[in-house]
Parts: sequence; structure tokens; C-alpha cells
Amino acid sequence: MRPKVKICGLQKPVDAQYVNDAGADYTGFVFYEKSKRNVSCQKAKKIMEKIRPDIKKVAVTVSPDAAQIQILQQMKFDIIQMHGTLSAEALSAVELPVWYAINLSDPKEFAEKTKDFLDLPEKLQQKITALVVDGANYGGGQTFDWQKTQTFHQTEGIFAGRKFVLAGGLHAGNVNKGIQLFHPDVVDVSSGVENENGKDEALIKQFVACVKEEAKERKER
Ligand SMILES: O=C(O)c1ccccc1N[C@@H]1O[C@H](COP(=O)(O)O)[C@@H](O)[C@H]1O
Repeated sequence: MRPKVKICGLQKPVDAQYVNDAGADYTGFVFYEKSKRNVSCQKAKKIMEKIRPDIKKVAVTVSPDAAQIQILQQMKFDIIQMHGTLSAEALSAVELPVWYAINLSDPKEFAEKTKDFLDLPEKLQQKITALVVDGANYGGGQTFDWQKTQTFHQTEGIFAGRKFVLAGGLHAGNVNKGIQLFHPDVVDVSSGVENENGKDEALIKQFVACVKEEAKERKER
């Protein structure tokens, strides 16, 4: 099965049309004040109304507290993505599935960075339905070091029963290599489908088409 595609960092109403037309599977909104992609709840709601109902909507957060989780849960998101510190307080407040994002430069950091997760009570761990393995910086447009290892995600028990989301520095030119190396369930992109004014319709179309065409070709081979 082909990986699903998440287009992240929507900021304008027209971005909804881009993801609808390109045939994305997931889309994301960033709620982090330090990000250039930060959106207000009001703005996000307006964009969300224009997104096709079958496209899942992900609220992207960094070290959220229970109050932020409660606000986002009233907005009809399907998933909460958490970067930064994974607190028991925030996870206890979550009723939606959680995607836990790990920011890495070197895959060797994986064990250390997932310690927070492994220290949580089982009941809270179960809320996490996917792991997003991302580049070093939030929305930084950089891959982690793909050459160091391609198997960490297969050997770690942490992935059992969870989706593997490949993120960080993806674009139409490298996404198929990432798919061949890591076999992710979802590929997640933000910087790679942007120009200086924000999301770029042609780059989004090209990215989604690359993922879908590669899957079709693999089937035919
Ligand atoms: O995009 C941001 O600014 C951002 C801010 C805070 C947390 C996460 C953020 N982005 C996430 O980064 C990955 C991939 O980004 P990129 O393709 O390397 O630019 C994606 O999961 C975004 O949700």
C-alpha cells in the first residue's frame, strides 16, 4: 500500500483548495507562536471548513499543556501532533489520537529521545497511535541523517501497532528515496511544498503525484 501524504503548515484559505485538489490524506496546522507557520484558532477554523471531510486534520503543537489541548479538541481536529516535552498532564487531557514527534539530527538519538515516552504509564502510552520521526528543527526543512541507519524504526518495539510517519526535509525530489529506505505509513511535508509566499499549489501537486505514481509503478514492476 502506498504511504499516505500529510501536507503541513496551512495558513491561508486557498491552501485548503490546494490540498483538496492534490488529493492529500492528512493536513496539519501549527499552533506554536515561535513558528512562521503559527495560525490562530480562528484562522485555522476558517481554513478547516474548506477542507474535504475525508482529509484528516492534525493540530501540531510543541510541549502543549492541558489548556491548549482542551482548546484544540473543541475545533474538530482528528489528531494532535506533539513535539517537545511529552507531559503526563497533556496526555491525560487528550481524547484524540496523538502523534508523538521526535526531532532528530542523527538516528542514534532515537533511544534517548523516546525515553519520555517509555517512562509514561501504559494507559497514556496507548493514546499515541503514531511516531513522527522528524529532522532536528521544528519545520526546519532538513532531513535527519538518512545514511546512518535505515532500520531503527523496524527494531524498536515502540513502533508496534503504531504508524510510522517520516518527516523532515522531504520534497518531490527525495520523497521516493525516503519511502524506499524507511517504508513509512505516512510522509509528512511542509517546507518542501512552499515558496517565499507560503504553500505552493504546483509543489503540493507534484509531491502528492510523486508518492502516488511511485506506488503505482512499484505495483506494476
Ligand atoms: O512547521 C513548523 O513551523 C513547525 C513548528 C513546530 C512544530 C512542528 C512544525 N513542523 C513540522 O515539521 C515537520 C516537517 O517539516 P519540514 O517538511 O521539514 O518543514 C512536519 O511534521 C511539520 O508538522
